[in-house]
Amino acid sequence: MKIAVIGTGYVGLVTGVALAEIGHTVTCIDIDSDKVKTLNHGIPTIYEPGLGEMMQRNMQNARLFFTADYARGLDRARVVYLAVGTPERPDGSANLDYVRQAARDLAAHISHPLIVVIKSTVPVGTNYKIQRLINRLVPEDMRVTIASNPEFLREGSAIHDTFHGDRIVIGTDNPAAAEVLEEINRPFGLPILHTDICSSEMIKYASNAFLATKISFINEIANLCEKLGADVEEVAQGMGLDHRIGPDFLKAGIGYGGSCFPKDTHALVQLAGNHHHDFNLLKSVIEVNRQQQRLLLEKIENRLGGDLAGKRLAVLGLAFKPNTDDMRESPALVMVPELAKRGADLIAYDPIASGRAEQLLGQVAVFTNHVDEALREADCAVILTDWPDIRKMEPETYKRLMKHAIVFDGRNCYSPNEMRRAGIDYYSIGRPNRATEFIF
Ligand SMILES: NC(=O)C1=CN([C@@H]2O[C@H](COP(=O)(O)OP(=O)(O)OC[C@H]3O[C@@H](n4cnc5c(N)ncnc54)[C@H](O)[C@@H]3O)[C@@H](O)[C@H]2O)C=CC1
Ligand SMILES: O=C(O)[C@H]1O[C@H](OP(=O)(O)OP(=O)(O)OC[C@H]2O[C@@H](n3ccc(=O)[nH]c3=O)[C@H](O)[C@@H]2O)[C@H](O)[C@@H](O)[C@@H]1O
Repeated sequence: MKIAVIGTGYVGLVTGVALAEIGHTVTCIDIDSDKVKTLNHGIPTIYEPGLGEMMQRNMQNARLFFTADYARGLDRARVVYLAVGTPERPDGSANLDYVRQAARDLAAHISHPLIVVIKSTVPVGTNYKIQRLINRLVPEDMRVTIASNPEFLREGSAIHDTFHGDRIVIGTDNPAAAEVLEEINRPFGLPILHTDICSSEMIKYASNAFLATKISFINEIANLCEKLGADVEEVAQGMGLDHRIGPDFLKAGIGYGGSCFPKDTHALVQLAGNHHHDFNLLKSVIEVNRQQQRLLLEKIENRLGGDLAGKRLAVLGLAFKPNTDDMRESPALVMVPELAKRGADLIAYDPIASGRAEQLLGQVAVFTNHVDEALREADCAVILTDWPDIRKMEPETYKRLMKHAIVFDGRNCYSPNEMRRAGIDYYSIGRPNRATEFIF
């Protein structure tokens, strides 16, 4: 089927590539002509494992095209996906300007009736509003049908998630559109859930809010574990064995970041508030997440003192999670300036995101792509992202390279016992630093 995808960011690009891979002919449209130029050279504009090869293969097979020209992109397309950003407004609500603009751009170039699929994460009711917006701008015989098809992929495993996800949700009031979308998605071989439009929009927010809740819950348990001498990793394992709870998203740490959990939890609180519902539970989830960064800073201050002047601190990991170059809402964006404010000389390492991080934090830290360079002669290391190469590092490496082997681990990358045995002064999240018998 001939499909157009508007927006070639993390979601639009992966969606376009995946739809081409299962046999559709896809044209991705983006207003950013530099991005389009890069993509047309076969170079992915984001770091995502497995994306580049799949993209190049489908371009070579003439199933995948990129353009900044709407008329070309929409030519003979039966279905158009909207995958533009919905960032956070200062009041926490979702900014729908990009979605509205893309809808207007689309309306200006429609030459035949289409199914418009909103993949962007949008507040409940937005699909109806966008359908009305487009249909007001086009002649009666060009009216579009709208469908909600939220995206559940995770950055860093986007290709895997697209082909091995748990479900595809299709929300539309139009049975013919539901059938077309079912036909498009059938080759993925994943369970397909058909719902009404509002429920589909809500499934996306509720899912992200629930996952964020799991993380804040385990982080609160971790904070309690530290006080009581329990080990949160063992607690999470024990909880996760109960199939009603499940083992995923129970990894305690410095809190969630990224382009979605923070903005989507805020947007849901706002949406609830607009309808006179005080979403207290979710507000607490957000507050606990904010506190996790404070708590790590407090640990560092308790150990090193509030004045870090003259101390060389190595920050390991800058992206909001491993296997992505995405810095949006990364804990590093708070932690690095806070540590700099306390006078530390900061050298920050990330295997992929150093360049992007430097653009954002270049004033307050020096950046490197080599972990050894960051650790050499450091007084202390602070781990913010659990990249595989950081996880795999031997305790001995810290001991060998650092001036003082003091490590604050915001992602619980290592066994506390092994670190201590190697002579490292090691602080992690939710794992006791003292023998329990001293606590009681
Ligand atoms: N990043 C992620 O992992 C996930 C994101 N989502 C949702 O998907 C949506 C898109 O997110 P990202 O891909 O991260 O955004 P992004 O910011 O990476 O990409 C958006 C793209 O849209 C383009 N664009 C903006 N206005 C346009 C217009 N009028 N016409 C054509 N192109 C236009 C931009 O140039 C940019 O390339 C958001 O609603 C987000 O919440 C959902 C699931 C996962
Ligand atoms: O709407 C979205 O954009 C996406 O948001 C998340 O995906 P993503 O943000 O890419 O990454 P996650 O793996 O969910 O991690 C988010 C944050 O939570 C943190 N996290 C995750 C899991 C965990 O157990 N503990 C934890 O602290 C990660 O370090 C990261 O900072 C969801 O997992 C996706 O299903 C969703 O499509």
